[in-house]
Amino acid sequence: MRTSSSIVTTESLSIGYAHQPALMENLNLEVQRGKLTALLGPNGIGKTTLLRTLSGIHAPMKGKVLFKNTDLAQYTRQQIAKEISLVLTDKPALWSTTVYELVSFGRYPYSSWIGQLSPLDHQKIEEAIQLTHIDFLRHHAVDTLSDGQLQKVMIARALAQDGDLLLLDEPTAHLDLGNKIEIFRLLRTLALKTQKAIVISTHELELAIEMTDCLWVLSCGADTLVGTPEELLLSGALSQRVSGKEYILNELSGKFEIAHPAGPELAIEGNPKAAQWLAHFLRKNGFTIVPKAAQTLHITDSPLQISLNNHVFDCFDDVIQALNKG
Ligand SMILES: Nc1ncnc2c1ncn2[C@@H]1O[C@H](COP(=O)(O)OP(=O)(O)OP(=O)(O)O)[C@@H](O)[C@H]1O
Repeated sequence: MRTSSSIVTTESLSIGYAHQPALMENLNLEVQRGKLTALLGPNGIGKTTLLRTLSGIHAPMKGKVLFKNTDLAQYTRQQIAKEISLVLTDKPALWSTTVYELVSFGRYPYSSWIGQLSPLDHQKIEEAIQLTHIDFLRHHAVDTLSDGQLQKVMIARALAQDGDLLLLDEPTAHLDLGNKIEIFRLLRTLALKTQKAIVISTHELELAIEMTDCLWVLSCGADTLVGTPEELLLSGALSQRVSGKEYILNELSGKFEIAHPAGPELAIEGNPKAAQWLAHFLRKNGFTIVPKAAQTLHITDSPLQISLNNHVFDCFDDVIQALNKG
């Protein structure tokens, strides 16, 4: 279905490489303005290939990518460079340049043949620097940046290009959690503020659930799952698709839980927070927690006291030792 805010649609798109079977077939996807879309799927499924195909630098095997209702194959390289920014995972080779210079490379599709920047180019570079909050870095050499700072600079360069579609391949790879959240938040705010469409590939499902507007979940041998994270969780489709033998996606919390093998059953009563973490600890140590069992532990949290069979313990390790002794 094509909506009024569509900027890209794919029609029966197959992606892949010559002389090899298609990686994904019959993709009918839509990218909307003002939204952050996350593209997920296991290693090697074809996320980067899909981003490259949507950017026009890699041709579809079959089907079409329509950009603003026109087949992308009909755009010239110059037109594509003004409309679509693709940020891949490679680090820039231009280490001796400053942040301002690197962001200014986003204006190449617009600059004169001698590479001279116009006042409008400088204005767009300035806007991109302000939007990504990297003003304080403008004179820094690129090789002095942290990975998180470099990612923001790469986003600024893509913004300076001023196209309507930004495609980013794993923009949070190698970042710590704080920086990951910052990049997700920045991209979502940028999509809303600028009404550009932003698509990122990522392995961070929990963050994508928290911070994106739309998910595309690619899987081998199954249709691509598409929708808002909340609706996909509500329907159960997301958990069914991404849960495995070793872990399940909790449909209520949107968080992964490790699936522990079943063990001797125990019940726990008492302070809910303390009971939850005692249950967590016991599951990790081979026990299964059920509402009613032959043995019940009672827990209070201040002071921490766990009663079991008329014995009282003040730490979790002692409980395990007692349980293991039988
Ligand atoms: N230029 C190429 N020529 C032929 N095959 C390629 C080429 N680039 C990638 N592939 C293959 O296509 C498949 C999909 O690669 P792609 O990088 O798109 O997957 P991905 O989902 O992005 O993986 P990851 O999550 O590991 O980054 C892989 O098997 C890869 O080896």
